[in-house]
Amino acid sequence: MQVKDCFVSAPGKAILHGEHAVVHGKVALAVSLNLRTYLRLKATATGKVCMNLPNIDTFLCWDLSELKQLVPYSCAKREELKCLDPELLRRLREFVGVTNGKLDTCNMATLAFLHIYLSVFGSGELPSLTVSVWSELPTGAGLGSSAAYTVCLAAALLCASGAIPIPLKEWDHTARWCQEDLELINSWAFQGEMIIHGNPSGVDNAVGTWGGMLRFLAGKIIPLSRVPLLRILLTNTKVPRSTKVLVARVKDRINKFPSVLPPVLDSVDAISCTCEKVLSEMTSEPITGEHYNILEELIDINQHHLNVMGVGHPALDTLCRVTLTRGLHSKLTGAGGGGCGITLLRPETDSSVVQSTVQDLTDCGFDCWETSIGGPGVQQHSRLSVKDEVLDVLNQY
Ligand SMILES: Nc1ncnc2c1ncn2[C@@H]1O[C@H](COP(=O)(O)OP(=O)(O)OP(=O)(O)O)[C@@H](O)[C@H]1O
Ligand SMILES: C[C@@](O)(CCO)CC(=O)[O-]
Ligand SMILES: [Mg+2]
Repeated sequence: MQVKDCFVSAPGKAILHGEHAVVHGKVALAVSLNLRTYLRLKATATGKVCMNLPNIDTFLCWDLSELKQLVPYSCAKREELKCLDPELLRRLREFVGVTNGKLDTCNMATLAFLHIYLSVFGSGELPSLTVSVWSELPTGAGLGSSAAYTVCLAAALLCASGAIPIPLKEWDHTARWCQEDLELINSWAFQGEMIIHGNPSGVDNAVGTWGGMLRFLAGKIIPLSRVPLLRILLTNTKVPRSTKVLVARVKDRINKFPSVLPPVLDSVDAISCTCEKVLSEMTSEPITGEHYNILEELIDINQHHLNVMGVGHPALDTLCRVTLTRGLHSKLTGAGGGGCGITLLRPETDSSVVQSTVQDLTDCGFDCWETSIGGPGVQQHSRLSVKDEVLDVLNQY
């Protein structure tokens, strides 16, 4: 079976409010970043499936004959994608050599890839292909790198299998899919996230799929079209952490203190709703300092709540303290435990203040950059529309 080559990309995300609480049915507000993960799928005639993941130093190839043995029964049809295939997952864990149920960076990425590949193609002939992925996002740092990865995998493999059409026309640089196809991409990406996160809420893959700013509640996704332009500073403390471990830690704490933690989650829910209201007011009336004062206080309160949930880290405390000395407010974003934080910049924040803050944070050993938000969701690219530096990496494979 010969598939068509394609390039796809999906954005990372920042959660403004609601991380962790969203796993327990509370509201989250999340926004896409203009930092993306790119995937190139190339048809080959080698009789192999190859996966090149230079961000995590993983380069693997399998013979189609080996892979075929993992799917002796017919699986996956378009409408049967609601949950992971536990039998396939068990075989895959054995195949990949996962011991004690412990998944490292490479195993998680491999399992997510093989699960989607074999589910999508398992009922027919397996195609020989090479998938290469390169991301502008730091891996495992709270900016939704896992979701951007699984959204790209889902889009490219569904396209290659013919389950969704190739949206790019000859004259296009980039193209997106229709709503129904995006929903299918999102549901497959969610399964990949289940492999990587254990118990994901689905907010990260929703942002990777649709882009923009979203309100997310119990699987329901509402795009927020009326939002002000926000200036955000992203800081990577570079402290490694795993979303899976942190999500499990919060669950344990809720189980241990069933009357103490739920009110904290309710308060985070109220913070997300209040933030959403303020953001909406900022688009319908003149923006005042008071709007920003409220946004800043909500950030401070939520950061305390996240510490209470057990997902803080001394490096994140340092981030908050250092930015506050410049009058700027920060919180962790994503799963916490290290990784990244966001700092809200006011429209009047002078570039010299931003520069000094960046310098202070760099002196702490952190990476720091001002970013624009609201990048498009998953899209297909013509070769011409992929940045040279990304092409240079992906063309090596
Ligand atoms: N560019 C990439 N190439 C290959 N695998 C990746 C890539 N980016 C992420 N992954 C996979 O996702 C895992 C990191 O996911 P994790 O959920 O812990 O962090 P995150 O998604 O960056 O943060 P958060 O979930 O808090 O937003 C990596 O260990 C790897 O398995
Ligand atoms: C920590 C968490 O809330 C966000 C990770 O970006 C996990 C999830 O929603 O799946
Ligand atoms: Mg993740």
